[in-house]
Amino acid sequence: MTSKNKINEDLANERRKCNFNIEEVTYILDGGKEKTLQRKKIEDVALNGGASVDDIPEEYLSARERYENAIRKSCIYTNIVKNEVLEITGIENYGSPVLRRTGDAFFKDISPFMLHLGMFVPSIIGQCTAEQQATWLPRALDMKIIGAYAQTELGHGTFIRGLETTATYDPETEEFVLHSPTITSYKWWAGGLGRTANHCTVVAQLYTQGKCHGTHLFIVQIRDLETHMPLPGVKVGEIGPRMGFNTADNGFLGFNNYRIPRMNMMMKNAQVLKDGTYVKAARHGKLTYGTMVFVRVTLVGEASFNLAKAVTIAVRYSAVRRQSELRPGSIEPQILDYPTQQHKLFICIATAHAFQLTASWLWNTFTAVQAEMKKGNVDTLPELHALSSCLKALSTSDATAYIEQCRFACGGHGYMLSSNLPFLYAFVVATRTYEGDYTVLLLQTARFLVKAWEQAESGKVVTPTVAYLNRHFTTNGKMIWDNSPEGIIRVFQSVAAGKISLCVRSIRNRITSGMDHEDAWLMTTVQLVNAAEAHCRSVILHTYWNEIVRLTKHSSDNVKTVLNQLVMLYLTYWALERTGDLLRYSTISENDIDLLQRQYEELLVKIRPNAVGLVDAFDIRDEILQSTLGSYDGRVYERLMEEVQKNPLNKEPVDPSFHKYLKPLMKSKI
Ligand SMILES: CCCCCCCCCC/C=C\CCCC(=O)SCCNC(=O)CCNC(=O)[C@H](O)C(C)(C)COP(=O)(O)OP(=O)(O)OC[C@H]1O[C@@H](n2cnc3c(N)ncnc32)[C@H](O)[C@@H]1OP(=O)(O)O
Ligand SMILES: Cc1cc2nc3c(=O)[nH]c(=O)nc-3n(C[C@H](O)[C@H](O)[C@H](O)COP(=O)(O)OP(=O)(O)OC[C@H]3O[C@@H](n4cnc5c(N)ncnc54)[C@H](O)[C@@H]3O)c2cc1C
Repeated sequence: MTSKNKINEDLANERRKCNFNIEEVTYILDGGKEKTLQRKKIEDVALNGGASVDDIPEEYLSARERYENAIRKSCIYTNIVKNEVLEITGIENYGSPVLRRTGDAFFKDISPFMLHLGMFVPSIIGQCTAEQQATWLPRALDMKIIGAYAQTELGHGTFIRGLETTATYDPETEEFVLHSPTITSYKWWAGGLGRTANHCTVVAQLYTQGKCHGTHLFIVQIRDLETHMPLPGVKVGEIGPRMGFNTADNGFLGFNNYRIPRMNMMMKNAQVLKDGTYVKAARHGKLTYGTMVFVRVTLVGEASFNLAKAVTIAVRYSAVRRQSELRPGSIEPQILDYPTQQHKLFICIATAHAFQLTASWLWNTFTAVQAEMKKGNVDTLPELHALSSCLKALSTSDATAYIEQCRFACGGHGYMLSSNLPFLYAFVVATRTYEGDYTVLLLQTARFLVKAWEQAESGKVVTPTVAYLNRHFTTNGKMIWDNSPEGIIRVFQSVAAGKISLCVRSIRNRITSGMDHEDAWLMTTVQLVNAAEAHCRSVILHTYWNEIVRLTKHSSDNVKTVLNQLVMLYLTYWALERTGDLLRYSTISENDIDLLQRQYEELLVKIRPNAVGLVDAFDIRDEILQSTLGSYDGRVYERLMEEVQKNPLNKEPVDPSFHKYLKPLMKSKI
């Protein structure tokens, strides 16, 4: 073995200690052996050309060079996908998470094509009629047209009904006239819009026959396909440097009485006829928000995957890194041996599992609701909206916090861009805001919870994810504390029920004392966010536990044991995090809390020998991890030194600025 492919001895030892079958766990996380094999096949085809490697790491490039480099790599990757990967996987895999994640090997930051596949294509699939899809979808999938999703404006993001861009129907020419009447009506933020896209989905207020019918979606060509020049009446550009997403050319867009054909309105859920008659969406008023629901569902998996990357980096690094002395003169321990380090990291492994299994479950719920809606039944949509809203909010918020924790766990080296942890953080922290801000989405879930509470109060049976509310009305007093997984979950459900109940009481009391409903709701929103968070926690705990029980039924004993330890760690961790709530809503005692703490610390000890095996089971290739600290071979120090050689500042022994500025300064007199 050369030193280049030699595995770090500490990491090799960790792998020898691992007592479970790593592949078995990978299969569970991927959703089955076939899925793992297909993922590996895709990665082999897409990555074995080594096209991802930049001669100069992208962080050293100027804004222009970075963008051009991102486009170059996006085209390379798209060609590989079109010509090689889809040959073996089929076109239905075009937008699959596996391909999205494999693409991470090409970009430390973001592909400017991300929103084309992530939202433009889904908006065509979800919002267009079959006839419209036949016109647009093949061209979009073949990258003959490249799109963005332009909804947010300078003045409004959260409040979609407040958007100001107008689309006024002109029956004379059978066209819509798009217009940006104010500075705040300019579209702002859309990924890929600034420099890359030649088309976009535009969300605008629809006017026809003198009446406004609210926001609708339109497909709009914004640039010439030959010259890429913005079309007359279109003003478009890039919004400027951001915390992350700097290769995603997030853009602005304004229209000056810009005309598009009538059939460019996405007409699956509402139509404007040739004479200007508006035909209302028959089934549900919010179906035009469907693309957002789809992306919120996919973001739970994204949160899991990015957290899995971060914790893979941090655990491998913590096995390689030695620091301090436990006793005078003793060998420096691996930092992974410190219980405090285990406390930082093992919860991240467990959370990545919890979110991955919850994401799959949510995806199945989403497809079931879609199937019902195809049959004309929209009854399950409110529950899906409530679920996808809170799960998106919590998974992105927790993943953000834990990725930062992984960075802290890597000390100073975690602050290096080459560790990839700062990029991961900058990417994931944005997911807490985009596709619906954290607070705003939890308040959406709260609306659903208050209604469900009122239904349960009146004796009606409520939908499955809030079924615990029915129990709330049949049991008296605090929930009996019980340290089994099912017992902890029941207590968390009682916490949620108790908090929702307090919200309802607050709202009612405020109304009784003279407030109108809106003000009473507004004054209760701090509690409502808290109640929605508690509900969502109970959903995640419940789903994670149920899925582990179901998926490990036929697993080997050691896999069963280690996955059980992780899920128990997760349940215990959250019980300890929420002791205040548990004391308020259950019979838990001081003694029970002491026991929980001991149980938690024992779990850290049990999981410790399998920690590296557990992150290996995420099976994330080095090309995708892109980290000096987290590679499979653990050559941390060598890689950090190799990276230094790529630093353009080190190309010449003396920087020109020395002669230009430093030397004159040194020579000048005070
Ligand atoms: C290739 C693979 C791809 C994988 C890619 C993954 C990664 C993708 C990376 C993408 C990168 C960047 C993407 C960023 C994109 C964006 O950010 S696009 C912009 C997104 N914007 C938002 O999310 C805005 C958030 N705001 C809203 O959703 C709404 O305005 C809000 C719900 C807050 C309020 O809407 P209103 O119209 O004002 O509604 P209300 O009056 O509050 O509610 C009325 C009732 O309607 C119900 N409702 C609301 N929304 C929905 C919905 N979507 N579905 C079903 N029902 C909905 C609401 O609960 C109310 O019901 P009630 O009256 O209580 O019964
Ligand atoms: C990296 C990135 C990429 C993006 N990509 C796209 C894209 O491709 N296409 C697109 O259309 N948009 C995109 N966006 C925009 C994004 O969807 C919005 O920024 C997001 O929905 C939040 O809206 P806002 O910016 O208007 O925040 P605001 O609504 O102004 O929120 C500001 C604060 O006010 C609070 N707040 C707002 N309303 C309420 C309320 N009713 N109750 C309580 N609190 C409230 C929020 O909680 C938040 O703390 C992107 C954003 C980012 C950061």
